[in-house]
Amino acid sequence: MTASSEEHAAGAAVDLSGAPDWTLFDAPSLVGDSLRFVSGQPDGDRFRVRYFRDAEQHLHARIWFGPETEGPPGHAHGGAVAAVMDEGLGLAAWAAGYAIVVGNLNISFRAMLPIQKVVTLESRVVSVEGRKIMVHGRLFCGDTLFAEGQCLCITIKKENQS
Ligand SMILES: CCCCCCCCCC(=O)SCCNC(=O)CCNC(=O)[C@H](O)C(C)(C)COP(=O)(O)OP(=O)(O)OC[C@H]1O[C@@H](n2cnc3c(N)ncnc32)[C@H](O)[C@@H]1OP(=O)(O)O
Repeated sequence: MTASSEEHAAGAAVDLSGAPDWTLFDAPSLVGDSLRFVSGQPDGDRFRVRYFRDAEQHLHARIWFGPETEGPPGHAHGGAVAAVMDEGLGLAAWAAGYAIVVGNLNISFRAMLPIQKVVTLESRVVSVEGRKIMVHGRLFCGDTLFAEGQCLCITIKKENQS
C-alpha cells in the first residue's frame, strides 16, 4: 500500500509526503494567509493539504479529506471536492505567475471519494488568452479518478489588486 492510498483515523498522523521529484510549495508566501477555508487547519478534521511543484513547475497537492468533509455516508461532500479544486486550480494559475480569481469551475465527479483518505490533485495551465487562464486538474488515488475539472481563471484588474 502506498502512502497516498492509506486510510487514517481522525486525529492520527496523516502522511502527506510528495513524490520524490516534487518540492514543497509555500502557498501563503505567494498569496498570503487567506486560504483558510481549505488550507487553514493543517491538523484539523476537515482538510489537510500540502502543495508541491514538480520539476516542470506544475502544481500538485496531497489532500486528506477528513471526517468533517463527509457528504454521502463515508464519502466526501461534492462541495468539499469542489472547494479543493477551486483552491488548487486557482493556486496553479498563481504559481504560474498570474494574479487571478476563479471565474468558472466545471467539475465532473467520477467516483465517490472515501473520507479519511489521502488523494492527489494534479494541475496543468493549458492555455493563456489575454486575461483568461485555463487550468485543468484531476483528483485521484492510484488508478481511481475521483474528479476532474476545468477552471477558467481571470486575471485581476490592476485597480483591484491589494
Ligand atoms: C488572493 C489569493 C488568491 C488565492 C488563490 C486562488 C484560490 C481561490 C480561488 C477562488 O476561490 S477565487 C473566489 C471565487 N471567485 C470569485 O469570487 C470571482 C467573482 N467574479 C469576479 O470577481 C469577476 O466576475 C471577474 C474578476 C472574474 C471578472 O470580472 P472583470 O470585470 O474583471 O472582467 P470581465 O467581466 O470584463 O471579463 C473579462 C473576460 O473574462 C471573461 N469572463 C469573466 N468571467 C467569466 C466567467 N465566469 N465565465 C466565462 N468567461 C468569463 C469575460 O467574458 C471577458 O472575456 P473577453 O475579454 O473575451 O470579453
